[in-house]
Amino acid sequence: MGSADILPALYKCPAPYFEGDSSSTLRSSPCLGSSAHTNQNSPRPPVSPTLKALRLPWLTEEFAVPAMARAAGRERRLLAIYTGGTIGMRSEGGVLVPGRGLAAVLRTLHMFHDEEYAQAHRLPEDTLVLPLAGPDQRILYTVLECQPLFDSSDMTITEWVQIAQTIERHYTQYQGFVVIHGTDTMAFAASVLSFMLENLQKPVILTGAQVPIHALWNDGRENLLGALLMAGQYIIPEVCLFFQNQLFRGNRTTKVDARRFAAFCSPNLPPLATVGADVTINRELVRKASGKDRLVVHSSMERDVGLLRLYPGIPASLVRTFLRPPLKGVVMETFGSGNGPTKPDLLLELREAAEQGLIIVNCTHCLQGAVTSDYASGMAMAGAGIVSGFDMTSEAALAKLSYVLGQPGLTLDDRKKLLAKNLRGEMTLPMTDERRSSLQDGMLGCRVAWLLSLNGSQEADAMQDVLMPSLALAAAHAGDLDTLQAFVELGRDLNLKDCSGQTPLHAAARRGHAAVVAMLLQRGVDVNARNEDGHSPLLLAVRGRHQGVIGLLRAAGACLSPQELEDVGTELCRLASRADSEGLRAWWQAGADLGQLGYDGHCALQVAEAAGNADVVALLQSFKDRLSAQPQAH
Ligand SMILES: NC(=O)C[C@H](N)C(=O)O
Repeated sequence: MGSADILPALYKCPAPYFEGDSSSTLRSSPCLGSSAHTNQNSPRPPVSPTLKALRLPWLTEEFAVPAMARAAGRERRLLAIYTGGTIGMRSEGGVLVPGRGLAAVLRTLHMFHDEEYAQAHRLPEDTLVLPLAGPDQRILYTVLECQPLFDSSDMTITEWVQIAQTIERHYTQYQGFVVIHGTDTMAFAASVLSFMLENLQKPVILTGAQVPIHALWNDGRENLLGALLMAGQYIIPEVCLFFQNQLFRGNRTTKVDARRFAAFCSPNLPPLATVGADVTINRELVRKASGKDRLVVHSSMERDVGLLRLYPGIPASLVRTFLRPPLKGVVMETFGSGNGPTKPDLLLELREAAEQGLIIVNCTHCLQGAVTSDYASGMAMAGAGIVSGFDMTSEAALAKLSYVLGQPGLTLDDRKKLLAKNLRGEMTLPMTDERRSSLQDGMLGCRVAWLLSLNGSQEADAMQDVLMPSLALAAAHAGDLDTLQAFVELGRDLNLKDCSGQTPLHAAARRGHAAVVAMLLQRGVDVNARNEDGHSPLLLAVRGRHQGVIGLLRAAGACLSPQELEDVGTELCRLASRADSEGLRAWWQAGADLGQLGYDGHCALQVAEAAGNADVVALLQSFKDRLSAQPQAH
């Protein structure tokens, strides 16, 4: 049983969600400022009247986008588009309904707004500002509240097109966008937006909550704050989804839990970033912005697309009915690695539909894995003119289908080719024989050998200096022991660093390549090297829960720095609340003090006890006992 099941008292939100009927007060207050925060002596600039003309029919007048805030210092400006969802809901007649006035609620929460700064810098009244997030950086944001607000179950392509167009309209004014959305269809929304927004150079991060932000114990605050911080502090040119401390590529996500705070997962791609005591960015996964192309918004999305889940014995007649016009494309959820019944009547229906121009995309209904051509049942379906969706989620496949079918002037063949391409990082294409053999021949090793063979000229030396660190890191990241060995044989120092201060040891530790870590340590690399974020290989191994690697690093004298241990108490409490024994064990193994207190003065053991996580309590207790029995051992 997980933490959400056994923590009703903590996780349930007390009713009513709002104190009093705040919605009506907020609605009548276009400037959002509550009297407590309004400084009568120093009136703040009003919302720019000229900008009210920019709003969509779907957006309320009082939340129309303001003029750019006028303030000193280094500032990042974000637009938060609030579409509804549980995060702002309130209880009405015993059920949750979308709630207005989210900006006004945020204004009252110190973590979301620094009124002193806003007044001192005379920010417009509809501009909120986060407390100082880093040295000398402020994140200013404006909440654009949609009208009406939706439970996301009612969201459709029409609303998502409006969101994309709103982003386009304000694209140059803001450095990033946060879309506050209900969780039920958030994975669909993120997928659709990823295809609609081409050449994105700025982050667009969707977030929401399982419990309203007004509740005492909720996930809305952490999620929204995380999304704002990620969008404000990092250049991530993708449509992402931020939930429970993880930043995912939006079109890789799916909602997997109706109640737990960890509601989303990205089954076939690791998170782009994970937020704990520090932020770990998986840089190699983040897509690169093209740099010169302008944002293109594809608003013409095909609505006549569908999703059909096969099940054992599904009648051919039912499939025929489903595939009838006006349907133009269907995502078919098949068994295992893309298999389906091979009944001739069923295959005939699929073949006929495909011949008549219906596009069928084959996606597995399994959470993880991809469609392959391993089975006869799979091949039979492919023979019926079906396009493989490889490891795409059904949400991404449906969105892609809608996008591809919405593109004007393409032939059926063009559309199928487009579907087979990886357009927005939504799928992992299988290795072609060509790619596979070049990798098997040690592509990386060949490059290194070639590079090292260039010698003599100044130019060659300069090129080696620039490329060597990246190649060594790539080899360590891939666990390519042979290539690293080649470096050693040629007398190269493996203590080199790339432009972000990463060493090969960082790369190998992060990926859990114990053999590479052992080899690097034998070569005497710096076990406590820090990258530019101040992170050591040990911290990266802890985050990845690579116990073998942690053991090797510790044996070689690695230890976590005070900076790395700064917020460890909070991180440990979080792990304890999620019953994450592996995570706790990794910190213990790395030498962290598991008795450290979290931000609210509790330690992990207390959190586990409150949560009733017996296994975690026993684990933490055993660590405590071991520590008191052998104080020197740890
Ligand atoms: N947690 C949520 O946001 C669920 C809600 N029904 C929605 O999707 O709007």
